[in-house]
Amino acid sequence: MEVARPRLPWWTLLPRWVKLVASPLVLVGLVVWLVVQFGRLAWRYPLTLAVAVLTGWVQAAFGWWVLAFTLLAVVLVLGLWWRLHSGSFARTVGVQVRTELRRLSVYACQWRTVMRLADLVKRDRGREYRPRLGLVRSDGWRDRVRVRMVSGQAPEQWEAHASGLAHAFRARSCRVRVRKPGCLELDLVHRDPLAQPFAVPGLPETSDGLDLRRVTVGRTETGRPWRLRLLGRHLLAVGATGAGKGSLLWSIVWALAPLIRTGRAQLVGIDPKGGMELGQAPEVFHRAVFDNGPDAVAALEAIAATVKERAARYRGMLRSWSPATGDPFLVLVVDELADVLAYQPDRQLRERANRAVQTITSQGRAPGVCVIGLVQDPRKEIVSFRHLFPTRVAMRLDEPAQVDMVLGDGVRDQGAAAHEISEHTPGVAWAKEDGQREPFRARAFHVTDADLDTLSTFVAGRLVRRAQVLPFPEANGGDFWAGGAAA
Ligand SMILES: Nc1ncnc2c1ncn2[C@@H]1O[C@H](COP(=O)(O)OP(=O)(O)OP(=O)(O)O)[C@@H](O)[C@H]1O
Repeated sequence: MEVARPRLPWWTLLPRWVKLVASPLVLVGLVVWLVVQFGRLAWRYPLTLAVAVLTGWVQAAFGWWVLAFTLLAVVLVLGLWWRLHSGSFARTVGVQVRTELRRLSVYACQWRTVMRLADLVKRDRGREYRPRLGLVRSDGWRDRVRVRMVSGQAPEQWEAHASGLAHAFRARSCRVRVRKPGCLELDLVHRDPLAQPFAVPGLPETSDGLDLRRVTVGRTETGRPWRLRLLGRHLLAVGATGAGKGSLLWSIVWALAPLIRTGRAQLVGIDPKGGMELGQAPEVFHRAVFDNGPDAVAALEAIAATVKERAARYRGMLRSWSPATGDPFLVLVVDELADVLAYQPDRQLRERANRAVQTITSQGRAPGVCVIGLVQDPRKEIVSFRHLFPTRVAMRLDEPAQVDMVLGDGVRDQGAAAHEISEHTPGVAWAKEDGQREPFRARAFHVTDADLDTLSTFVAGRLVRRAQVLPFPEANGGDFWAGGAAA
């Protein structure tokens, strides 16, 4: 016969006179609450609210006909704007309309259910604490959703649920970023803005405006230029075969071309694969070695000696290299670093190469020497001094563990899924610079064989034509390979 006793709110038990005295205060509080709620609504849906208020006002003040003509005029003006300046239209009206629509129809509608089903709410003494949905911004290819976490929650919990959240909101992936203590930003990605290759820009005639701290090598997924810092940095790019490491390398060389032509930058290249990569434009190199033998080691030792010589010369006068020193900016490019540092069968050569590369990477930044190392296998046994490369680029990788090896622990949890880069998008990479909190996704320019000829011609000052289109060979009576070998 036991029944639950109804629990009355505490204030109903107060004496009548207290309620009377408190009622004006409660009324003021209620009005303030309503104003705050309205302000929030206006902040989140400014366009919807402005259209609704204006429509109501025009109809009430001037009647239906005026309203119809006004709406027609507005639609016409917007249509004209869209046709004449689609870019500015998309950046202003398009983004705002999409943002408000998606906030209302996707996030506001499903937030409570998704949070509950994804186990991101907390319950305490019968009360439910739910993460708060903040500002939403829809960029077309992704939605950025701000979230205020429940007290006691950690970003790691959200990272663990990222895949579930992506599926719940019908996105391809979800990345979690910490904005400030207690606040996160979810990147719900709907399509890949890097799916199409980017052609290289035109070669600049002069080096005016070329800053070695901001060398443009491609485009990031937000549409901004992908800029690499070469001055005072070394770069390690890791990727499986066919990941597009070559395009990153040539994009860098392309950007440096005006400096190389005038001798203010010098490239030394080592390509242990017999020149398959660097041999495509040998004219751009001051010195190029196409194996990993004694010549390659001698080239490395020569640069290590230059590093020491420059350091001795600058000591006490300069803190670091600048064009005013008159020395060229030196770039050492090693395609397949592992062949030089780990796979060289001669122990003595291997040790000499390791010593030289360590000297260059540890001491070369201030004297104006930059190392660009390309490698397929990022394990410690292969490149034991990965930490000496402040800029690290992870192109398509085979395993998730390799992402941590290249970009550092925990960066994969922030969304840098280099192991998920598609085979159909070579040149796409996740990059991170030391001291930068967030990794970013970008795609290097696609440097074609014809572009490499243009580059060689530009640097050498004479026509170079290496790329040519060959007719597809005919199978000779079914014995295609035999025919090829005989030829
Ligand atoms: N940024 C890019 N955009 C479009 N296509 C690209 C891009 N980079 C490379 N490719 C294409 O992908 C293929 C492989 O590229 P690349 O040879 O540069 O890869 P890699 O990582 O250097 O491979 P490997 O380690 O075997 O030398 C090439 O056919 C190239 O045309």
